[in-house]
Amino acid sequence: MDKVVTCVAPVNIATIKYWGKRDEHLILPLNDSVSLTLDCDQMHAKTSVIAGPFIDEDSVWLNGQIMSIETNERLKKCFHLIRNLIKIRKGENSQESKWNIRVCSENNFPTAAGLASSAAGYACLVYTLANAFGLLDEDLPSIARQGSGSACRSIYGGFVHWKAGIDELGSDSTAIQIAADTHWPEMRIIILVVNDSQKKTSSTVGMKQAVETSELLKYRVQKCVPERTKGIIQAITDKNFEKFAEITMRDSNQFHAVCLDTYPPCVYLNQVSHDIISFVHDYNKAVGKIKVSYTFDAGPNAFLFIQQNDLNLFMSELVNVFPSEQPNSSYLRGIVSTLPYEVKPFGFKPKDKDLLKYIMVTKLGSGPRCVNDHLLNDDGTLKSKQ
Ligand SMILES: Nc1ncnc2c1ncn2[C@@H]1O[C@H](COP(=O)(O)OP(=O)(O)OP(=O)(O)O)[C@@H](O)[C@H]1O
Ligand SMILES: C[C@@](O)(CCOP(=O)(O)OP(=O)(O)O)CC(=O)O
Repeated sequence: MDKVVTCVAPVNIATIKYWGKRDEHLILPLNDSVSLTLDCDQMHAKTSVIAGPFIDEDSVWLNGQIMSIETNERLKKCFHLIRNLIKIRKGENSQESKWNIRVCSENNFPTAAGLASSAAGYACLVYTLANAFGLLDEDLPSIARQGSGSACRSIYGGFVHWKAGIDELGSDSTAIQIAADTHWPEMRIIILVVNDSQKKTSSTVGMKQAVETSELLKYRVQKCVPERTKGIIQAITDKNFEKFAEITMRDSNQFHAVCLDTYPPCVYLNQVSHDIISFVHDYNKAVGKIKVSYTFDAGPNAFLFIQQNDLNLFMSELVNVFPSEQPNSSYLRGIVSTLPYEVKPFGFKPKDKDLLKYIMVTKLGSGPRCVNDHLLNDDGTLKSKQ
């Protein structure tokens, strides 16, 4: 390989949450999950790869810092699985499987801040390595999964179903696309980044403790998730927003109930998160229809779903209720018209200023892709920033 290969990969947000593993080492989930893949234009991981006999050792740079591969089991596993795939495709003694690899990656949004950087990051790593070595095939979700479970869903665009599977070795635990982003182009995602300095329990640790101690998790896995997965796939297929939205909110609420049922409890939501939940329910009640829904991962930030036609009216009420001291363009980001929104349709009472850091509006995306804007030079050196 004498040229750098660079790809971008998206964040995905689950509407049916993955929470709990049946195998910690292989990263096999206890239950199915369903997610939406976001557009790379607003948020992405970007990864450049170069490999060859002229690279002296394996190395990974993330956001300008070198990462230790030796102490990072998941990173090591992804390198190992890619080299295995090279051997399977190109022969046990292929030279390419022996080459050292240099990786340089950057996220254009905060890393390790509850915005699913590990999903975008590992999907990008695996997708870029696969492109670099000509290995694009159906094994990619399984390899990305072993970097971070939710990463397997970022390999595809649109709406994605990660099937838990039952095989002990995980051969049937993989992600498939339910529908492309073009199936529901009106869908918008509003990310409310909550001002928060609290240190959270990582998803990996939180879900392990839930498997060990939560009774509610057992009921969720056996009864609720199978019914909801079926229901939400139907709602997506039919573009039935109200059904999609209700299942999404119920599943987020139950996931956080499981976190509280964990002993000792894991608390990811804060007061602002609860204010957002109340606001969404009040708004839907005022309109008389479910127009907007929320979901929360292992942190206080909210991910809201709404259709394009309803966006402007909702945004004017949202910025009224959650005002900011900052200039317009840094508070409102992504595909949204800027302040001021004159209309305050329902006149809800404004809360204190700056409860939110910023608001990002984005849409569905089509999944990872290759780009020409590299982070490495062809000799393997890091590109210097202008
Ligand atoms: N672009 C990337 N390339 C490779 N690895 C990455 C990349 N981005 C993030 N990671 C890995 O993911 C880790 C962050 O994962 P973590 O689960 O702590 O945060 P998050 O995914 O942003 O938040 P959450 O899982 O709560 O949504 C990083 O420390 C790094 O190991
Ligand atoms: C709450 C979640 O975001 C949990 C994501 O967990 P991770 O995929 O980050 O966990 P590991 O597999 O241990 O890396 C829900 C979801 O994305 O389905």
